[in-house]
Amino acid sequence: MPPTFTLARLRPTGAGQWASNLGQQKAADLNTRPFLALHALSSDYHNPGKVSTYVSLGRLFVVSPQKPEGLYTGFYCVLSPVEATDGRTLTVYPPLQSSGQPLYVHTLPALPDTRMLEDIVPDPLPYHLDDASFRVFCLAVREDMDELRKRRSDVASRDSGGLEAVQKDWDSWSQQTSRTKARRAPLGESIFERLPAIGNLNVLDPPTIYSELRLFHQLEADYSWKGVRSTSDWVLHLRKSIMDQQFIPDIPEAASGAISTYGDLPIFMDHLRTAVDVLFATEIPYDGQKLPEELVSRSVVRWEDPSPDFDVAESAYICPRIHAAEFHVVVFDLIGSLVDRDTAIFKAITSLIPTCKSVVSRYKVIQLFIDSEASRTRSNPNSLPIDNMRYALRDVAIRLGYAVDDDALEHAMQLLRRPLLYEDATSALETLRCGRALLALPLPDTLFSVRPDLPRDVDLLAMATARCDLYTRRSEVCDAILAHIKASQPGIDPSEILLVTSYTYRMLEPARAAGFQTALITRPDCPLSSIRLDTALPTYSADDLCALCDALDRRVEDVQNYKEADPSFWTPYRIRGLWQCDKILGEGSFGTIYNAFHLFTNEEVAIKVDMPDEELHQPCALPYEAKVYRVLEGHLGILVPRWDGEEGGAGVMVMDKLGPNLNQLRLFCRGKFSLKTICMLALQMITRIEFAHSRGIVVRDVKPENFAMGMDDHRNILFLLDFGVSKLYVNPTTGKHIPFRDGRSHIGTPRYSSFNSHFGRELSRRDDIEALGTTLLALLHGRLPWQGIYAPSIEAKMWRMGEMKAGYAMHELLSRSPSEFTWLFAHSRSLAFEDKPNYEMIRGLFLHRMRYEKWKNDGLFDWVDCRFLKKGTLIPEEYQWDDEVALDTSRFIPMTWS
Ligand SMILES: Nc1ncnc2c1ncn2[C@@H]1O[C@H](COP(=O)(O)OP(=O)(O)OP(=O)(O)O)[C@@H](O)[C@H]1O
Repeated sequence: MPPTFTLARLRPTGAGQWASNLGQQKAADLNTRPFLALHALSSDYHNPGKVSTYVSLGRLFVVSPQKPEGLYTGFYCVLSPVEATDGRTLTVYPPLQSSGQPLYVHTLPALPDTRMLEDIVPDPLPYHLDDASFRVFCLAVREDMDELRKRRSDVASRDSGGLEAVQKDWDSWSQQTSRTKARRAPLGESIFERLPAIGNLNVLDPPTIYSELRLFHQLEADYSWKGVRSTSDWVLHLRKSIMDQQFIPDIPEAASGAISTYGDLPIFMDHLRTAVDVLFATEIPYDGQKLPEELVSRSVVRWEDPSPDFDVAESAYICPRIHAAEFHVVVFDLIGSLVDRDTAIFKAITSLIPTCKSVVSRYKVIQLFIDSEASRTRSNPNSLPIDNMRYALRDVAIRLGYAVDDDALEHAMQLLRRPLLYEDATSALETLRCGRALLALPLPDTLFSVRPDLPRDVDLLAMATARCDLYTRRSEVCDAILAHIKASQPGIDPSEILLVTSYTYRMLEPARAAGFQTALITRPDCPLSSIRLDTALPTYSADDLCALCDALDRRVEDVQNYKEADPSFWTPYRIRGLWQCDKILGEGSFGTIYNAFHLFTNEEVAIKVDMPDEELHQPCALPYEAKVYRVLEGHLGILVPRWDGEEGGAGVMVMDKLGPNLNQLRLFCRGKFSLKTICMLALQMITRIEFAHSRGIVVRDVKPENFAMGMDDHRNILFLLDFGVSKLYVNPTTGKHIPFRDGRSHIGTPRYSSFNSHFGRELSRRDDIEALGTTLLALLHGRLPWQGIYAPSIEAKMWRMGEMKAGYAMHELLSRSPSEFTWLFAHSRSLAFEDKPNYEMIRGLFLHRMRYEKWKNDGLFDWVDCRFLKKGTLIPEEYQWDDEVALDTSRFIPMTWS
């Protein structure tokens, strides 16, 4: 079959495997230009002259006024309007004109002809090659295929080049994306469509197909990274709240006056003294050298179980539904199903603070109380529940800014201790009681503290375990219920017991595991029952007790379908029986950070879980990190861990949830921040670092990923996180600076760390300042010169990067950066090991630039206001095509195409 010329165009639909639907949305709006191509079947160019034995759609060979580039350089034939005489020139009839420019048929890469639009039968264009030219072309394709194979085998599999053998894990260590990874979702296969021959051939004017491909590649690169969805959600939420509330961003003044460092080195006093002493006495897990094995086994952190066994929901078991007449006992999980404790809490608090109704929502007030009560119970396991309730009332009042007197508190306690029944409770009890035993299960620990007015025949169950708090293995509660019932009805089967509850996590899971029938009451206005956890499906589910009675009267035959609808237990960890992890927020070398929510209050938190690595003999860094946090407590922009400890054999730290980190926001802003944003960020970053230094801590891992924006009221506050490799630079016993040492191994992240770190020098405050400068440069330029360089070993690479940071590469980088950076680096490099940096001067540099440019420190970062971003953000409406994407073409052409 003779080859034909045809028109085709890139077709966005189905092309991208973008992780984000934002990318899909943008791609769908993309109007791509048609291009001219030569269509040939592979059988034609593999065996010209022979009849094809299989049907193939063939390949499209691009015709373009530009020659192929990169890996494909030289892979073309010249299209000549006149008869060809030499090597790779093809003759086309009738002659093809393109504004007087020569045209090239690219022999490689060849694009798949997918004919995506089925209703369009592509008409070939009236042009064709003569037989001799076609033979030349086929030969050229085969030659170029061989050449390509050779070139590929010559190209190292690393982006950074180089052919020598490298150490294991070199690529991952160097944070390179491997080629295979980068090409995992190639643009190819189904992204071209052939068009009917209606277009005119002006399509051959540049920009060509390759420009379009670059745009596609850009789209894929921009929208495929992990976290794009959550970052854009965070940004959109932030912008909405700014619009809704006429929110005037509140950036804390950069003045350092509040931070007192008592001269050069901090002096530790009062409560700080204890925290610092504890930290000083703790072995630093990563201090520039591997811990000796005996120290690890002596254990900075003990872990008995190498595969941590966190508390997870019990495995699913569905009881076949049985008819109401077959229940002999109904057990009410009192609070939430029969008794309205929420209203009692709200009444108690409004009796203390009458005006709180207008200040905070009912939901928030109840949440505050429950959270405070739970944390009091948690932190004082031996305290009386009634005291915890009293303290929780006081906590809420203080949190809302009120002082309470003892009389008012006692009155509020009375209200709290006598909650009323829900409106539907009386009639439901009437229906359910006929001939059945009714039992009520108090909220754990509240048996003697909360005494609702229950009907006489409802038996309040006193649990055998004195305490039935959050940490009690919940199956024990069901064992206790069964034992209690069996005392009066020895032959009862668990399936004849119906447990009615509002809490999926607290009662549903253990009740199902125990074989009880279960009913979940999801009262729409009850905060606790609004927690939706897909870990356990109830046998019955109803909005209130009346609806439950109706459901019980209808026998459900279709048990099988019901079973199939049951998802298996997917939920990962549950920490301290209180925080349920649901998804991963981030992963680092020292742990995984999970998104989790508080099972009582639904409040979101972040949980860092650090599994000890037995094989590498690496201890958990988390207990150490938690101690650093204690030393740093009390500063805006530094998290306070809510709980830390060991659970299931792993180190765990529960902390407030933050928004995206600066690297995620940089990607959201399409690679770079504007200088205005850099200045605003720099002011906060230097203040955080100064604070850490003022508490005797040198951070040692300053990088974009370790700064994250806060949530809600703290959405403009930049937080410094990750103190796993931080270190006290002051010896609290002597009050002296730690001594200089040489020959240390590298600490921190090579891309951002100071040049001292590359040469094995002990790090001090000056190195944090230098790493801050490098971090800001990375955020400003999007890339640093030493990213992706090649060296045969990690040591060689470290050395090479150090040289670049100390030499020309840094010099060149600074020459194309604002002068503030030259000053910053000049200052950090002029500091001696023990010197205190001049934070005020560094802040002054960025403040001065802002004043000069007439920018306000108004919190309008690039992600809020993209006016200063040339390429816009990843929000589809703000996305601007990047005309400067001028990278090597071959990087954009997936290998699968040829
Ligand atoms: N409290 C938090 N809220 C939201 N996200 C967080 C929180 N803490 C950490 N993260 C996310 O998880 C990522 C990794 O966290 P972190 O730096 O603490 O882990 P790590 O194991 O110490 O990492 P590294 O390899 O940098 O040492 C952070 O960059 C951040 O995006």
